[in-house]
Amino acid sequence: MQTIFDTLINSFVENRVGIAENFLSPQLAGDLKNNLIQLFENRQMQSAGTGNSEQVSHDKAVRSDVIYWLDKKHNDVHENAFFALMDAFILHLNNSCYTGINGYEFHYALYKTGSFYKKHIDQFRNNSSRQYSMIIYLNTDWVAGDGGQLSIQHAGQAAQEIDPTGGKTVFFKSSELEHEVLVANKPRMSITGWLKRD
Ligand SMILES: O=C(O)CCC(=O)C(=O)O
Ligand SMILES: [Fe+2]
Repeated sequence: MQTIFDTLINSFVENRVGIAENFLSPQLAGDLKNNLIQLFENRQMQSAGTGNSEQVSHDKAVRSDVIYWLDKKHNDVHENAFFALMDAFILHLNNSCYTGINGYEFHYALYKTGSFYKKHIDQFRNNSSRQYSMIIYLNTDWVAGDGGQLSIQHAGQAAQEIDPTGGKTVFFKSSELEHEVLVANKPRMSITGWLKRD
C-alpha cells in the first residue's frame, strides 16, 4: 500500500499535481461506484454549492454536479474501507512530509451529461483548513471524446488536462492551483475530498 501512497506523493512533489492510477483497488472503486449509482437512483444526491456551510450558494452557472457526503455514521462497509485507506494514507503523509493533517471530508460527485465546474480554488476565503484536494475517479470506460477533463492551471504554462479515468487519483494543494471541470459528455463519477488541518 505504501508504494501507491509514495507514487501519489512523489508525483505531487515533482509536479505539484500528484497522480496515481489504481489508488483504490478495482474492487473498492466498483463498490463505491455502485453506492453512488444507488444514491442517485434513490434521489439522495443534491446539487452542490460553493462556499462553506455558513456561506453556501447554489449557482448552476458555476457548478452543476450533484453530491453526497460520505460519513462513518452510515456504517457502510465500502465507505468504511475507503476511510480506512485514507487514514493509512494520512498517517503515511504526516510521517513522511510533516503535513499535520488531522481531518478530512469526502463526497461522491456525479456530473450528469452537460455538467461542469468553472474555474475555482478549493480553499475557502474565510477558512483555510482545507490543505490538500483529492479526487478519485470511478468511471470505468472513459474515452477522449467524453470530455469532463480536470483542467489545472499552472503559472505561465498551458493548462494540464487530466482525463477522469477509473481508479485514477489526483492530489494537489487546495490553496494554490486554480482548476475547472470541463463539460462532461456523459455521466462522470468521482469521490472528491479535502485533507484538513484545523
Ligand atoms: O472532479 C474533479 O475533477 C474536480 C472537482 C473539483 O474541483 C471540486 O469538487 O472542487
Ligand atoms: Fe475543486
